[in-house]
Parts: sequence; structure tokens; C-alpha cells
Amino acid sequence: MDQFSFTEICLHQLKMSGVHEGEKLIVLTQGNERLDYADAFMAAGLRLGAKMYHMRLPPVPPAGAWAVGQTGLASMPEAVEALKAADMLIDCIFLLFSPEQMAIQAAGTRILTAVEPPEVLARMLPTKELRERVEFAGDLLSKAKVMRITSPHGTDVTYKLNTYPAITEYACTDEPGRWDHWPSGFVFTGGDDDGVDGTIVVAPGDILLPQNIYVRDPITYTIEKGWITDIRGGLDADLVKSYMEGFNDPRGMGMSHVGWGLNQNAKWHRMVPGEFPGGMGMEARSFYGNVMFSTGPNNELGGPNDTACHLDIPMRGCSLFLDDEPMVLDGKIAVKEMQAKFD
Ligand SMILES: O=c1ccc(O)c[nH]1
Repeated sequence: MDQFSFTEICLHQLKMSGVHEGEKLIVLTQGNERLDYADAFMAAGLRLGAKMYHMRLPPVPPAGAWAVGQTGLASMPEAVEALKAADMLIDCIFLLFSPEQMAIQAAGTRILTAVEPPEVLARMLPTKELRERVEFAGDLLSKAKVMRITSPHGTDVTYKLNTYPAITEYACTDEPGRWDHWPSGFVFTGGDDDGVDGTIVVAPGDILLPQNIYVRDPITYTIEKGWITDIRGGLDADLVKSYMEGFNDPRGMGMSHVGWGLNQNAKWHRMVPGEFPGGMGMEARSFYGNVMFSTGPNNELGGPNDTACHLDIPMRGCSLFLDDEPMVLDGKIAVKEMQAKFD
């Protein structure tokens, strides 16, 4: 995408995020990554009269795995202080799950993460309709006490919901201290620390992130009292187990967030298999009617598990019930207020 068009979509984003004259915005990058994002956001912000600057951290060596929560900001408290003093941070490095992100949000700075390729950002612009749909889902989720997920492949798992908030992701953010991720379009929460039990069968066509692959043969997870006690299957199960063992951290077997996708512009089939081809698979997390469970940390919800070992697994064809009321039935959104226009 040329820089002019990139600036235009960033302008749309900043307007949707309520940016106005005199606000202080910082764009955060590291190394040589996404410097064009900083240029595009700065040009867009200046057009809205915001005060902008670009904070560029040194490069970090590739980790060999997706280690969430570990960022270059950890050794730079003075940089964190500067970010806390801003009205809005545009995070082009991915700070989610880090204590620094939590401290910045707690200080009232709103945060927008943007790390996907510009073409994906352009295809999945934030809209008012998406926000309304996701907020409706978030309201229902915040009131629910039990989530049950089933599938024709044998998934039957229950999450007790008495502890953690419902988090909405609709790809823009205009409230102090609120985080969002462009692109997105889903809701999630976490089960009670000892309150997730049952079986999840990840079926062919479901997606493993960060491996960025479509599963070919089923992976069966047994979950007891909030912890994975067994993972079995064929090659794909071996891959997951081997990846998780690489972290040498038993807390990777915890249950992270869980929810469902609501973005009709996100397509299941459009992921390019391979590791992080320029982004982190947000289209796969957001596709309409997916049910996504995740393993590992729950600290972004306020929980105690801050392991760096995190997998997100969007699944097709599942049913998801809140207190026995269907939200998703066989991969289709079942509530009128959450249905996209094409339904
Ligand atoms: O936007 C995101 C990205 C990753 C994740 O685990 C949750 N939400």
C-alpha cells in the first residue's frame, strides 16, 4: 500500500478512536519494524491537530517463539512514564500481557495495537456497526455465570464465569485507559481459576496461532479444574505439545481467554500458513462465528498466570451457550442483535 493510502486509513482509525485537537499521542515501534506505520499515524494525527511523537525502541533479537508479555519497555521505566502521560498510545510492537501495558492503561492512557500488514488493516477498518455488535455481545458476556462450548467433533467444556471481566475488541478505542487491537471483532473473558472442566477437540480446519496453520487431524484437550491435564492426537498434537514444552513452564497448561468472533469482513480461509507473515493472525481470531479458546496466561484479565506460553485457537462449527442461551450455533451467530447485515 502506498504511504498516502496508509495515512488515509490511519486517519479513519484515529477519527474512530476519538482523537481530537491538542491530544497527546505516541506511536511506539522497535528496531526497523513498522517505521512506515509511525509515519502514517503521525501524518494522520497531525491532520487532526493532535500532538504526536514517535518512540522507537532498539531492536530485540528474535525469540524463536511467541513469548507474550516480554517487551523492551521492561528495562525502560522512564519510557513507560512518558507513555503514561500520553492520551493515546499506538502500539506497533504488541505489548498485550505485559505489566507495562497494564501500568500504562491504569494511568488512563488508551492503547491501540496495530501490527498487521497495511492491507489487512485496510480490509478490516473499524465501523460503528461492528462496535455495536461487539458491545452487545460484551454486555451479555459480562452478565453470564457459565459458558458451555460444544461441537460435533466432541468438544464439551464448561467455563465458570465468576471472576474476570468481559473484554471487547472492535478495533478502535475512544475511552481513557481502554485497550483495543486493529483489526479485530470479538469478545472474550476467562473462566474462574479452578472453574474450567471438560474436553475440547480442535478439529481439522481449526487454526493454531502462533503456528499459523490449519489443523489437519484432531487434537483432544482434557481440562480439569482450570488446567490442561492431557493433550492427545497425531502430528498436530505433537507439535502443540513440543511447542509448549519449549517454554519449560507448567503454567502454560493454564486456560487463558475464551470467546467468539463477530467480524464479517474477517475470513477463515484467508490466513497465509507460516509463522507471522508480517502480522499475528488477527483476521483468523476475528472471523464471524468462530469460537476461540486460548491457553496459558490470564494476567491480561487480572489473573495470576503470567506465563509467556500462549496459544490462540479459533475453531469452526462450534456452539457456545451463556447460561444455556445460545450465542453461536454450529458456527453461526444465533442472536439477532449480533448478526451482521449479510445474515
Ligand atoms: O488481540 C488479541 C491478540 C491476541 C490475544 O491473545 C488476544 N487478543
